[in-house]
Amino acid sequence: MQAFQDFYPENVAHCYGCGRLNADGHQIKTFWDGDETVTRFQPKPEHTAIPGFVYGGLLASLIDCHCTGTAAAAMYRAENRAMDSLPAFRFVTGSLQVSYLKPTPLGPQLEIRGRVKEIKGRKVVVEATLYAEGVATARGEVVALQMPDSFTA
Ligand SMILES: CCCCCCCCCC(=O)SCCNC(=O)CCNC(=O)[C@H](O)C(C)(C)COP(=O)(O)OP(=O)(O)OC[C@H]1O[C@@H](n2cnc3c(N)ncnc32)[C@H](O)[C@@H]1OP(=O)(O)O
Repeated sequence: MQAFQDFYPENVAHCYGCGRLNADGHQIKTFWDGDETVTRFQPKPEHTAIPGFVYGGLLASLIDCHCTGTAAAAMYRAENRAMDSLPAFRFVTGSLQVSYLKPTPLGPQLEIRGRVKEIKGRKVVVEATLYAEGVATARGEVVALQMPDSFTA
């Protein structure tokens, strides 16, 4: 099954969090699961904050790209269109808010689950919860905006 990020056109597939063409990036993969979206990610030892626990910046990055991917997929779904149809929806982060609820253990695979809170014009608000072994350890919200032309290099 293709992930949302597999549909990103080549010229915007280099994001550190989700670009499939960024060999040094996280290359997250997000899918629908009913009305929710899900990303699973295995942190590595270099993602340490305090020994035994995951660095919060990584968690923010996972929530960020999970939510921008969800925003794009939600817009296609709202228009009942396939993700490879045109015109393309491309989203960037307007704001990213993260709350760290509990220390996140380094070792288990993480699961991020997202839900669309609002679609309004060019804006999609997505909330996400990050779980380690079924325990919610971080929660976030992203305001995603359709990418302006100024991002085209
Ligand atoms: C397929 C592509 C995938 C590419 C990779 C995924 C990206 C990964 C995530 C990233 O790291 S993206 C990089 C970090 N983000 C940026 O650098 C964004 C820089 N900021 C901008 O380019 C513009 O400020 C932005 C596109 C976010 C907004 O400009 P707009 O001109 O589109 O916003 P506008 O003023 O028209 O406002 C539209 C709505 O969005 C809201 N809004 C705008 N900027 C906002 C903001 N910064 N935070 C929260 N809300 C914001 C605004 O209030 C308004 O809400 P309402 O319609 O309800 O009134």
